[in-house]
Amino acid sequence: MKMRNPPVNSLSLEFLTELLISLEKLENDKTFRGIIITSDCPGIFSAGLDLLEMYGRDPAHCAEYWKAVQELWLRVYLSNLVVIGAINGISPAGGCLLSLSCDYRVLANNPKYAIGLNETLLGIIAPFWFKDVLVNTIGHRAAERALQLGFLFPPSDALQVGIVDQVVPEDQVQSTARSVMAQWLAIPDHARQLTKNLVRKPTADRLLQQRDADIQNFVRFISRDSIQKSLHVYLEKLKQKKG
Ligand SMILES: CC/C=C\C/C=C\C/C=C\C=C\CC(=O)SCCNC(=O)CCNC(=O)[C@H](O)C(C)(C)COP(=O)(O)OP(=O)(O)OC[C@H]1O[C@@H](n2cnc3c(N)ncnc32)[C@H](O)[C@@H]1OP(=O)(O)O
Repeated sequence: MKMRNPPVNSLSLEFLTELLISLEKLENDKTFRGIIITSDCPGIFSAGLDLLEMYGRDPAHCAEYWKAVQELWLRVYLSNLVVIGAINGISPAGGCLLSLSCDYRVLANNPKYAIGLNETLLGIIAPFWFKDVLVNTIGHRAAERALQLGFLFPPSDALQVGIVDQVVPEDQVQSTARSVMAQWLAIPDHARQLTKNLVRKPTADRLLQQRDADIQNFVRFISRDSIQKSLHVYLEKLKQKKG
């Protein structure tokens, strides 16, 4: 699955909906046993959640958006398919969550391709289920530092901390992802799927048990004047970077 939402594969409501529909189709087609998620935007896996879906929007829109974010996460995280991330670009925040929700992550070795949950740098906080997935992946202490400081790990650090499973030369990302897929597909589906569910269900259940409350918390938080100001400042910084 090649993500194509130029210029930066931001996860807008429309794009999330497209991804959800595509994933659902693949899940329902029994001829598919695995997917490789990668990007069609040069140098960018995904810029994460679309800030324009959260900035200057009314509460109803923010609630609809957050529901779609939750939905995509649950679908990828709990997918019965083998999901491999072929991460061929930078992957901050929501882009990192998407990567972390894969069963295996292969990152291209380019110092620009940083990955991490950088929410604090935007003046916002990573929701508890983003945090849970990071803690599950790199452990409590590393996650505590990474989350507070908004670390974006370059490939060598990403491998060392375990946020990705493999770092390979850029031209080998897709072929490596395909070899990894072959290894995973050698396992009988039912055994692998039940095991995946056993490991991941408790984390997903934490959100499933409080989805509506999570949406309300998000809407309250994102609608605060101080948070809207932080988003404004961050968006202006992105604009000014262009010069
Ligand atoms: C109580 C608590 C309850 C709940 C929890 C509360 C809150 C949680 C809320 C939110 C969680 C959010 C998670 C996220 O994912 S936030 C998004 C984080 N993403 C980033 O920080 C990345 C920002 N982008 C960049 O750093 C760069 O754009 C880049 C490195 C990805 C690419 O750089 P380039 O130089 O190639 O391109 P640019 O010129 O910077 O960008 C082109 C174009 O795209 C716009 N853009 C970039 N990123 C985003 C984005 N994430 N959303 C929307 N738009 C984006 C950028 O502004 C440019 O637009 P213009 O061409 O200037 O119009």
